[in-house]
Amino acid sequence: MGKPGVLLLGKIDHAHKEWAENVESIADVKKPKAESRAEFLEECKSGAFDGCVAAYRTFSSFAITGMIDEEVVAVLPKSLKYICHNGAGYDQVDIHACTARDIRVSNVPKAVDDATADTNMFLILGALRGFNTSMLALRAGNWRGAPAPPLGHDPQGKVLGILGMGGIGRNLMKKAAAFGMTTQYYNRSQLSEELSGGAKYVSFEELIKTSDVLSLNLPLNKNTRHIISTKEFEMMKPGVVIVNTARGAVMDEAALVEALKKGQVWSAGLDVYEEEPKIHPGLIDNPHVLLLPHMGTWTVETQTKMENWCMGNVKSAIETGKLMSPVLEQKDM
Ligand SMILES: O=CC(=O)O
Repeated sequence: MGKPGVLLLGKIDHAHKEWAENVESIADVKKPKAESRAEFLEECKSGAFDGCVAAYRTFSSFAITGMIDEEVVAVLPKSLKYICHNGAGYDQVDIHACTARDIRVSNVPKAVDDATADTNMFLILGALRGFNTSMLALRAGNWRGAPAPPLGHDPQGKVLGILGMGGIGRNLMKKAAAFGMTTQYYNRSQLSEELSGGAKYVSFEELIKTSDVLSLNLPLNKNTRHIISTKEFEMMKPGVVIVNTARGAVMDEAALVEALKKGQVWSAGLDVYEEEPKIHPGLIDNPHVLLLPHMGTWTVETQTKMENWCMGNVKSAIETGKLMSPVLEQKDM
């Protein structure tokens, strides 16, 4: 019998040696030729990937395949039993559609925590201090700008509200403590004293109403889409700062632009957007907000760790029939 197949959606950029040792040695790796979703669907139907047991996919492979939804799942080879996603957030994969076809999905937790929380802290500091306006003025040859930008705010003594206290949220809490911030959080369930590190567990409403800085660290799914919208902005402390390194669509971007205009929100620091790479013009035109193009895990060390973690899932699936880090929805399967 030949080796089992592995479908590579996207590419390996860093951990080449490990890919050769852990995957190529035990599997026959197949790469799609398709350059669009339509071509990918056709290629699947042609039987080109038959015999593949697992798929390794990257966030960027979305540009070719689009969502791994019912339509894609329906044409994946019958042999395919595992999809290993290289990323923490797996909103590009319809877990329900995968479960219905008995496909198990894994993601990459933990390896992303430090780099994403670092980015999150950078956005908190930059947005609180209002650095973006002066950085733009300097590059335009105007020093701080005229008039000079408003004075910023210190993190010390501010209440940081973390919405979603998973690995990234908890990592952020420790970093924020070093800057003198106190953390309160809302999560689907209250964490143990040890995990929460003494952060106060509050209701969603209290978090929204009483945080000086609100950080969005929850996954995107049908329950969290637009969890922050006009109604929530109206409840917030006037002058709140909002930071998002999770997924753009957990917040209603148009509502944020309005809340910034009205001054309900003092500033924002964003790494993610509703329709990446498109950004709401109301954000682009607002020099006060600090914007990054989804750089949360964009470091050599973290990207390498993530690739290794993801291929660990592929290897484990092939050798033991089990994923190391199955997604939450399939934990008990
Ligand atoms: O956005 C990055 C990730 O989900 O890992």
